[in-house]
Amino acid sequence: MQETLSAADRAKKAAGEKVAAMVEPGMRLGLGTGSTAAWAIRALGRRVREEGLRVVGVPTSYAAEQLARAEGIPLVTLADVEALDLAFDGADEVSPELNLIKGRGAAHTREKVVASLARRFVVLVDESKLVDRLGTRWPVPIEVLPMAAEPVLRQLRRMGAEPVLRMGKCKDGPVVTDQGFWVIDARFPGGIDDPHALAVTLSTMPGVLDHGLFLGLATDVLVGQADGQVRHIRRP
Ligand SMILES: O=C[C@H](O)[C@H](O)[C@H](O)COP(=O)(O)O
Repeated sequence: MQETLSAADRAKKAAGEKVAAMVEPGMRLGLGTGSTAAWAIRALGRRVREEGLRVVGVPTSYAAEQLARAEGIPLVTLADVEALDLAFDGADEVSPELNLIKGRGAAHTREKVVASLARRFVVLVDESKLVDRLGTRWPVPIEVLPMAAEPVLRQLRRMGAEPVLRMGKCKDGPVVTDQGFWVIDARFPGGIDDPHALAVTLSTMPGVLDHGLFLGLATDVLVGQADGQVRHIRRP
């Protein structure tokens, strides 16, 4: 049956299929979260089932775990593997330096742990995610201990940010992460001047588990296009 996909989904699918084709036998993989990474997990699952490709994957969220399991991809934990050959994941913004904002699906904390252990971290996006300056389109997600939410919100406001506690779409009250934490989305009007300084400030706020700034982690960015082409940007 012919798939009818939107232009955005065709672009995401192209990037996902491209990274699945880059996977080699025996690789230990990080499996990302979100709608773009899901295309890669599905394409990888096809290779596992149809070609007998032998790989293992570490999922970055409950959702990625469920999808990978359904696709027949063998899963391991970080107790089983010391390092990963390749991790793939989506992103909300990608800067020209290949720095990222991630976490629209509230999975950024586990995603960062997995990406940091990978020899190659391949980011899958469509053109709409490329920005000149981080923070121009999306806020920075900050995963926070519930009892620390108010002090962190106040500190962010003092820094000139516009933070909001992320609320559930299908639930009254705050979004709860896979770790049982909450998420604050901090918008920085005009974008982020110094992402490295901001990352240090956010990481040292008491009660913050982790934030969605991924700096210096991406080695490759695959930019999918609606016509099925994929532009490959490598970290210099
Ligand atoms: O927490 C969610 C992740 O960081 C996603 O990888 C990111 O939000 C991109 O998601 P999508 O591919 O659905 O745009």
